Amino acid sequence: IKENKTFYLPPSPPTLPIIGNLHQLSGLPHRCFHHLSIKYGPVVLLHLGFVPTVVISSSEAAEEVLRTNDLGCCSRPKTVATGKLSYGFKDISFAQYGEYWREMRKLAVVELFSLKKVHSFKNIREEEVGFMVKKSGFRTELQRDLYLDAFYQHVIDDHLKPEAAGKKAIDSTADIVALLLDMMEKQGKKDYFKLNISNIKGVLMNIFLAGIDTGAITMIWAMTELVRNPKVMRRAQEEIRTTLGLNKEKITQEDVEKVGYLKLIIKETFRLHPAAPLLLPRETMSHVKINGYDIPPKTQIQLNVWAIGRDPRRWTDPGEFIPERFANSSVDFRGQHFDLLPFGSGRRSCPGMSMALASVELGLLSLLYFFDWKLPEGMVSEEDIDIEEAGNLTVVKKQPLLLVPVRHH
Ligand code: HEM
Repeated sequence: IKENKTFYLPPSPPTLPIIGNLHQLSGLPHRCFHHLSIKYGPVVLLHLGFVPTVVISSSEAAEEVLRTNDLGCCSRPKTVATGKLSYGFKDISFAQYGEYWREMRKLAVVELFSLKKVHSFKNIREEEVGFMVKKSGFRTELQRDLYLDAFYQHVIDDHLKPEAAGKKAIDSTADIVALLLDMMEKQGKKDYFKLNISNIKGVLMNIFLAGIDTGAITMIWAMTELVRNPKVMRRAQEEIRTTLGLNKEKITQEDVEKVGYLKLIIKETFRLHPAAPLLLPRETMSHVKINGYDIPPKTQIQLNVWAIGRDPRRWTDPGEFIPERFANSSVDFRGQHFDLLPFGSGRRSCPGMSMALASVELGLLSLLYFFDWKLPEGMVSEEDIDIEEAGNLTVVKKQPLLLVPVRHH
């Protein structure tokens, strides 16, 4: 009891029974969390339904989570989203099916509450849950997962065909599936970690979910900001074309290293538009202290790197797209500077960072080197290109970016 009295929890907005703080959250989660942090501070305790969640919104508090308490904060909550990311659904049996529904129900409840349509758990029927979670033409998430499972199997089968098997002797044309199959075949009986087909599907799913989308999102935001800021676009294209000449047929990694301004543009894009504005949710494994507050085990942690990237204490004109701000700055995005964390930091940071960076750099550089970009017909001003956001885990440009490429040379 004595200990409880000295337990110092983070500030918390008033809660309602059962739903906790869910009624205060409408709109995009990172923006709601940002508003709450302005009122309640950089470490806020919320109750999302029954889930205690701490929202972090300053670089100092982020450093305490990701560096000082890296181990204590490195678990991931067991949710449908993280389960899928780790290929957790691979062996859903009938016995587990009930559990799966319950998980989905929780997810749907959160969605329903945030839409303010339902005010009691009892009102939700299975069919409605199925309806709420469908977003992609599949009736239920399970249906979609089964489809994806078949898809990955198909990719693997393709690689196992005799005509593809010759590629197994790893040459430069072998792709990641061939590499993984090769690893599986070569492993010894005594190897500690045994790779199996399910693991390979898991890796493919990770790349699919975590990798493809995030890179594309980053490139779209970069192009959006470049078109909205013609001076930046002009400087970038001039530097690129002067440095590389006009005779290239293909952009290579060496070219990327020659054009410094492109790197600044990408940093500035990561600052204003991190693809995952709240990273992926963490869960505390032990009792930790953040900014002097006590955070108990099994608390979800949401790190608002979007808000940190726009913190006026740290950035001048935080809402403006100014790549030059990084010209004489040591601030980098690889997890050592807690003002800029598009890939997180510490032991749970993004393992795909190098691949992500290579694809974003090569993609953007190709777009800027080979083409000029015009507004579509009917659009008169760059300002007509809006920056409205949409999404939950990853945040995309709400309206598709429409531009007309004009071949430069
Ligand atoms: C611009 C592109 C990308 C961005 C912005 C990005 C960002 C992130 C972020 C913020 C996290 C969570 C980190 C944390 O909780 O601290 C993450 C995790 C992860 N990313 Fe990426 N990512 C990108 C590309 C990729 C690529 C290309 C791959 C795979 C090839 C990948 C694989 C993963 C995986 C597997 C995790 C989960 C790690 C874990 O839970 O331990 N990501 N990423």
